[in-house]
Formats: sequence, C-alpha cells, structure tokens
Amino acid sequence: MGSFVIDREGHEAAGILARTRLAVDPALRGAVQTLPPAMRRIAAYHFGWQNADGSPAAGDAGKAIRPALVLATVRALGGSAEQAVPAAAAVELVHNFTLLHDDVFDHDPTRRHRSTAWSVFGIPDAILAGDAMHALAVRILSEDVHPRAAGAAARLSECVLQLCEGQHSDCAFEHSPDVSLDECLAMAEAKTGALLGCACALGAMYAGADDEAVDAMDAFGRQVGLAFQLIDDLIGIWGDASVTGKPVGADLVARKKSLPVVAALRSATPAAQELAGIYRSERPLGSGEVHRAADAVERAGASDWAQIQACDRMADAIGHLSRAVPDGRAAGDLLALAELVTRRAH
Ligand SMILES: CC(C)=CCC/C(C)=C/CC/C(C)=C/COP(=O)(O)OP(=O)(O)O
Repeated sequence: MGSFVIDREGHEAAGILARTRLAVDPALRGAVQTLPPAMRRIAAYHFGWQNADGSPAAGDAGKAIRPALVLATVRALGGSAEQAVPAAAAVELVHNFTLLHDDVFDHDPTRRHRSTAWSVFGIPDAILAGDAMHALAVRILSEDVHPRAAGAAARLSECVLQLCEGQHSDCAFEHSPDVSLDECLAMAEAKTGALLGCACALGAMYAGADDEAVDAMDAFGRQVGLAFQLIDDLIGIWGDASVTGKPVGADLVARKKSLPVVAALRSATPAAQELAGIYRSERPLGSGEVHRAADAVERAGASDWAQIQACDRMADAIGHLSRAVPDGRAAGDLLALAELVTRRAH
C-alpha cells in the first residue's frame, strides 16, 4: 500500500449517512411519486414515508449505505456529488427492489421495525412494487444527462443479473446437502457484494474516472460487501431484534446456508455433527433447537471465522481503494463507511 495513510479526522459514518439521506431522498420521493397509485402506496410504505393506510409516517428508510458509497466515491475522486444523485438514487432503488422480493422469498414477517410489504399488501403487489422500483432505477439513469449515465445504466443492469444469480444460489443451497465455503462466498459476493461494488463503480464513473479506477472501486465495494454479508449473517444469528427490526434466528429456522453456518458445517468438530443433525430434521425448528444450532455454530469456531474473514475482506478492500484513491485524505469517508460495516449491530 506504500504511503497510503488515511485521514479519519472529521469522517464519521452516521453523519455521512444522514447527509446522504438528505441528498438522495428528494430524488427517491420524486421518482416514487410517478408510480401507478397501487405501487406508489407500497413503495412509500416500504420506505417508511407512509403507514399502510396512506397516512404520513417517519419510519426507518434503511441505512443508505449504498447511495452513501456512490456519493463518497464521487467526492473522493474529485467529482460533483450533486450531479451523481441520480446514480445514488438508482442504486438505492435497486437495493430496495431486491429487499421487497427477498422478503417474499423468505416469507419474512418484519423489516425495518414494521411488517413487510408482502405481509401487508399481499405477495403479487409486493413483487410488482419491487419490479416498479427496478424500472424507476433504469428510468432515472436513462433520463440523466450526465455523459456517463448510459454506461452506468449498463453496469447497473449487469449487477442486477449478478444479484439474481446470487439469490438463486442462496435459495438452491437451502436444499443442497453439500455446499462448500467457496461456493457460499461466491454466492455472498454475487448476492450482496455486487451491488456495493456497483455503487462504488458508478460513483467513480460519475467522477469521470478511467476504467482502471472504476474497476478498482468496484473491487473495493465488493470486498466491503462481502464483509457486510459476513456481519449480516452474524447479526442474523445473534443480533438484537429490537435493534435490527427483524426476527432473530430466522436464517436458522429456515435452515439457510449462511456463511457462518457453512463454515461450522465444514469444520471438523463435534459441533459440526450436531448442527448437521439439526439441519437434517424435516420438522420446523423450535426455539430450543434454534438456540442449540446457534450454540453449535459458536462452538465450531464459525463466529470467530466470520469476524476474521470480515477483517481480511476489509484489508483487501483498502488495498483496492489505495489504487483508485492514492490520496488517503480523500478516502476518509469511504473508509468510515467501510468500517461501519464491520462494527454495525443492524
Ligand atoms: C434479486 C434478489 C431478490 C436479490 C436479493 C439480494 C439480497 C436481498 C441480498 C441481501 C443484501 C443485504 C444484506 C441487505 C440488507 O441491507 P441493509 O442492511 O443495508 O438494508 P437497509 O437498507 O435496510 O439498511
């Protein structure tokens, strides 16, 4: 990494995320406003702007990590964050389209401290609202006059294909008795890393960066995304529901092959046998079994493994970042966002 010294002074993740919301929300609200009424209602509910009955609300709209990465990348590379707001909004719309669909796939009852859209409005309309958000993302970029907007739209579409592939693998692994750690890491990179990578790549494009810097920022975001998924999986097992806004242990109940679970199953430990036994049973898991499964993951050393993996991914990420943004002073916001990923509780 040579003389890459990061200046953390004045770079604080909570402030960066709050400023991102202020910058991007008007574009998101404006876009959602153009949806057909049925989809507009669901999107406004999903973003926490409205209650299910259409009355105004000030709910949790999500952390805004992906649009923050877009804007922080543009700034780090000397571009105009204001001009990149359409790209940030497009990435956030794609993220939220995948959440709407993912909640249907997983039959999750809650997200962001409230009932999921599908559980309130029904599965068909929740799927359509997700599709509509995807279409809005494409429309925002296709209407944007920035010289790199068309390239950004193409890159975002490639990314959506990777998200679909990752999501397919995630579902297929639930029924596969023999998933390797490498397969699971590739799934997580496609399902989660691809969009964080794309966010950074779009930021670099909007800053007018060359292909090498765009690819280096993509690689940075992907590694941050993998760290993000590793921590997400730990939070999914041991997180506090009052903080995450989602039921804890749902991945274990659904016998998901999350990264810590696969690491535990692949470990040569007695806990691996115990976990495999619990995962083999056909009946729905009771809370006792969920606790035993979580305990087995811990005893297999998979919680420590995931933490170490996340740190390794962060180290890789910083290496890629130093190639694209050699001036560590300019990289402060990006580093603060990346560090938030490994320190977060929700
Ligand atoms: C095609 C398809 C359906 C793909 C699904 C991909 C998918 C849902 C991946 C999970 C990514 C993830 C950890 C989301 C939580 O993000 P977050 O914690 O940043 O959420 P927030 O916006 O609520 O903060």
